Amino acid sequence: MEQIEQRNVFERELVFNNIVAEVGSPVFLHARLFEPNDEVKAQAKNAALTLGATLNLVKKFNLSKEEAEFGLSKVSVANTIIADTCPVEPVCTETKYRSRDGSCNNLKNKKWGQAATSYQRILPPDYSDGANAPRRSVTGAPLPSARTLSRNMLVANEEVYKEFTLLIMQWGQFVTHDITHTPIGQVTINGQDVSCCERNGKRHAPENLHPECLPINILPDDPFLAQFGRECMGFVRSMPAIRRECKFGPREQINQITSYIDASNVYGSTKSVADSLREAEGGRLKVNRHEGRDLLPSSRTALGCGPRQRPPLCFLAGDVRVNEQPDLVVIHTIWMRQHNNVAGELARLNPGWNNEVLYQEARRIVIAQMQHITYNEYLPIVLGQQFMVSFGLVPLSEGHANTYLTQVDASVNNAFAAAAFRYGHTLVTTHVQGFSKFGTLERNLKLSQTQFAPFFLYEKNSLDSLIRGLTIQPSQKFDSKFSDEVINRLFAGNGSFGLDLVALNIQRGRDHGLPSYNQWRKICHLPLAKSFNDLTDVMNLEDAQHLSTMYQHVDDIDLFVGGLLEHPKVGSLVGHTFLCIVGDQFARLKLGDRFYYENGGLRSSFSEAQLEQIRKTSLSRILCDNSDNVENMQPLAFVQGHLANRRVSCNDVSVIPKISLDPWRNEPVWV
Ligand code: HEM
Ligand SMILES: [Ca+2]
Repeated sequence: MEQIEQRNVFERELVFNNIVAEVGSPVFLHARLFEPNDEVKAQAKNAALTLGATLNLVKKFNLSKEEAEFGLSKVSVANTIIADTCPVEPVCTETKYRSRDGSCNNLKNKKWGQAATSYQRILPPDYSDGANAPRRSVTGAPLPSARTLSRNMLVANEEVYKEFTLLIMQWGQFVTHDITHTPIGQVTINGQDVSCCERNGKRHAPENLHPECLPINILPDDPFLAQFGRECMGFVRSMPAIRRECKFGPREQINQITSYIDASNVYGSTKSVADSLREAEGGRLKVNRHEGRDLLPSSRTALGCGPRQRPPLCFLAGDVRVNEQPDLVVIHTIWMRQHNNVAGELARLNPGWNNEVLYQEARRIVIAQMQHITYNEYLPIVLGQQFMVSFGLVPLSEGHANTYLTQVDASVNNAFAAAAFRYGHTLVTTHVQGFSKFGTLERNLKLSQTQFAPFFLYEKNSLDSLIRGLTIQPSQKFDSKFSDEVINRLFAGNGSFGLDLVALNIQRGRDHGLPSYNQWRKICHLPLAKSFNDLTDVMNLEDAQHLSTMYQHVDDIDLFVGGLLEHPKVGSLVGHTFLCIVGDQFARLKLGDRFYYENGGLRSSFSEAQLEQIRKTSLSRILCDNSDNVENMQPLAFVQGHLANRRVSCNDVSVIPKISLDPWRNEPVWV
């Protein structure tokens, strides 16, 4: 309590001296993307209290790192004077539809996968003090700066896939925004953004550094940022979470959206967001009808777009990150339209259904379609067919699957969110491209200039142009090369420099206490490397040697760095360790989801006839049907349109099948 009061006094001083993030700066935009919602803000205070108590115990009893990590996590907060900070269990009733916040999916462990709960962990966290402080070298020295690693190991360059379209990147980001969203800390007294560096890029004096800061050092030889006099890159820690079962122990982080693949990015993870996106009739989602086209509702207050009072305005969707870049807005728009099309068709088939039933039934179908695309089209490319088969992830071609396992916790793993699934950042391209219906390049926009500025989507033909871009433009390869736009200019807008996404990823791993790369090798059944040379089983000798010049010890390597340097496994996009972590997560998201679309034998299951229709879903059909007027598309949208995957007319339902909702006529309804 006393510590919290001290922090409040300190924060008042910071605010008084205007030591908060500058509005419109890259750090400000970053903070908009990872802003906590109200429920999380309330919880974070309690989490900070428990973490503070843990740190006090560590200090008072002089606990070792291991004692702090393993001993304290056996002690429950519920038996102490701060017991009332523990969250209450949700009350579950059996329904045909998923809850809004993911609770009650697992009927024994009602909070598994629920929004605003902590991530789960495969490996226990590794904090240098056992509970809160970022990892250090095993020699005791600080780890190398995340920016130095980024600029030395992972170079700015572009190499693209011959076979895959940019959609493979875009689907990854869209899925991310369905399953993980980690809020970062704020100035608790007034919700302003924490500033971790001075506005001129210098480091804060220690007395001005907010406790939630882990600023990234920029060295004087930095090949890009040094010319602007930057010594410091802003980095605010992820908010602490209330630990599972409300125990004392090391810092955990919060997932503020539902872990399940349940289109929470379309519908929202809280009742208030969901309600704000709904129309009062027809089961429909709200649209902004603009010159005859349905666009996402616009907002005067959409996060990151500033307090714009006049059009053009940014967009609203189930996930607040929607305006992060225009191709993401495109995918959100497509799925909002898909929901409304399904709701319209259901209303025609079942004229007696009310608003709520139409909405829930359309939502149920849309979620199934998104799951089908993810498991049928996306994951076979990312994980590879072999992994899909050996882990039972391939969708069946007929009948129900009975794969649900009550003991599988589908909650997102910390290492998946903070490192492994960020693999997608290497697929990001420098330009957002648009193509005309004749296949000629008509838009070529630098990514940083379009972030939080998707306004050209109000122009006629722009949506179609970007859809063609996503299915024509090649994706960058999974490798250690990143676009300059994300490494030097993230959220720069029209300014000359921005943040470094790779450095943020590395620092985030440390913030979350992720154990080092070598520990992940071990849990993923690679031999524990004793020297840097041992790493050559999965990476180039050159990269292994390079690592040895950057890190003092082979046990120091950050998971994000090691994982990115691995050769991709044959037949998949990513290397051994990321495949292990990402594959495990998608296995959980299937096996641990009671509402997974192929599950049979449950009152909430689809009928076989309905499943047969859902299995006809393809991303190309979804794009064709919900574009303004895209005429042609290849049947496999993640794959370039050549040879066996030639573009055909969107009207050609023999090549790009259309689903029929006839099996939903007279569908029994219960809520
Ligand atoms: C233009 C494209 C993208 C941009 C600008 C972008 C930007 C960002 C930023 C700024 C963060 C937070 C970094 C931090 O402070 O820790 C982040 C997190 C993340 N990104 Fe991306 N990203 C993009 C695409 C992708 C793709 C394609 C994937 C996956 C295939 C992906 C997966 C993730 C994941 C898993 C996180 C952690 C999310 C969380 O837990 O909150 N991102 N991204
Ligand atoms: Ca979700």
